[in-house]
Amino acid sequence: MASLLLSFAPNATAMGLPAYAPRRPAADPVVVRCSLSGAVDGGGARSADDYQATLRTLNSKGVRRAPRKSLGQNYMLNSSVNEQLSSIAEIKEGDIVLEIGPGTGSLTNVLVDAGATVLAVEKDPRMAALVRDRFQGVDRLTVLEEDFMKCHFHSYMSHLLESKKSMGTDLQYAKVVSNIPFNISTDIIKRLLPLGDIFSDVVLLLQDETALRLVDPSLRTSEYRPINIFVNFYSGKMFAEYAEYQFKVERKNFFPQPNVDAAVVTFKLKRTADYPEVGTIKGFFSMVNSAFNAKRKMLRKSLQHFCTSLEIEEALKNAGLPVTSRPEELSLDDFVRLHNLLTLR
Ligand SMILES: C[S@@+](CC[C@H](N)C(=O)[O-])C[C@H]1O[C@@H](n2cnc3c(N)ncnc32)[C@H](O)[C@@H]1O
Repeated sequence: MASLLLSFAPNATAMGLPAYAPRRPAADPVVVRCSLSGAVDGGGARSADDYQATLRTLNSKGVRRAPRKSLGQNYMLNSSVNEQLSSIAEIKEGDIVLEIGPGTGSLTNVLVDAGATVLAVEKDPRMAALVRDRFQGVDRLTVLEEDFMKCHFHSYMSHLLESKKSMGTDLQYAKVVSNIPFNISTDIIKRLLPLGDIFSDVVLLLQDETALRLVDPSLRTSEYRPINIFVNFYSGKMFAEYAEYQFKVERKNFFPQPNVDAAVVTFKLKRTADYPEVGTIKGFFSMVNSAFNAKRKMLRKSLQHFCTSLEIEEALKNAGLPVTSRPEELSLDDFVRLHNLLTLR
């Protein structure tokens, strides 16, 4: 596989990717299937970016540049994983979807096919050009060539939602469906989860280890970290987990093959009104981070720059917690109670 390098001509058809073809052309009852090698045949159910076709195309396109490791470029070779991402997010006609890192556009293809309006944010200019070229003439797709971490997508999504509402639809929220670069997945999650004002669901393909760490790690384990408090603060649904591990995706499904497996995780975002009540969110997370910075220390020591040991012990007692508590022993609710007792004195 190492010798299988991808030529990134900034042109989809030059790379052998199919131009976008709708699943069911309105005027033509014959279903058209495009493979990644560019061949088009009748009789298939839909345009598919499948494993063999992808490998054939990548092999046949010669070697120019390798996918960029720094951009986490591991492309999905299995179209059924893309289908599952879309179906877990329940993407349907009229939905608005944010996709981070469309790459070759294989997931984009499934989302557009499902009838969604898609905003795709791609940092690599070659891949952005490729996706634009592939979906030429598809007015339900906009490709922003930007770094997602710096991109002002919020106003764009709000605008899309407003225009859907003005057309009389009852769509309230957009969704995020993405196969994201593993190296910045925590930063992406931190950026997305507080956006319950525009997103209802976030469905991500993540490194398996990250997925397992995010989804409900037990108290008193080394896996329990501030990101878990963060996930629980901003996402969750009544009577279910905050984040749900859906299924594992083995490394062999990607090109180039990473050294790790992946997994699909879903987050249901809370509305602002459903966040736990704290003095300020910034102050709350500042306390949580301080507590975990000295994970082995008892809170009465690690939080001393907020107040005295005696005051912390008093607050712990009033919160119904042992005075000897360490951060990994506290749930989100425990942290909220402790924070409010310390700050709302
Ligand atoms: C794991 S690949 C996934 C590609 C495609 N979605 C797929 O499933 O095959 C990650 C994609 O994210 C892009 N990317 C990496 N960092 C990014 C960033 N900061 N902002 C936007 N896109 C980024 C990469 O160029 C690449 O296309």
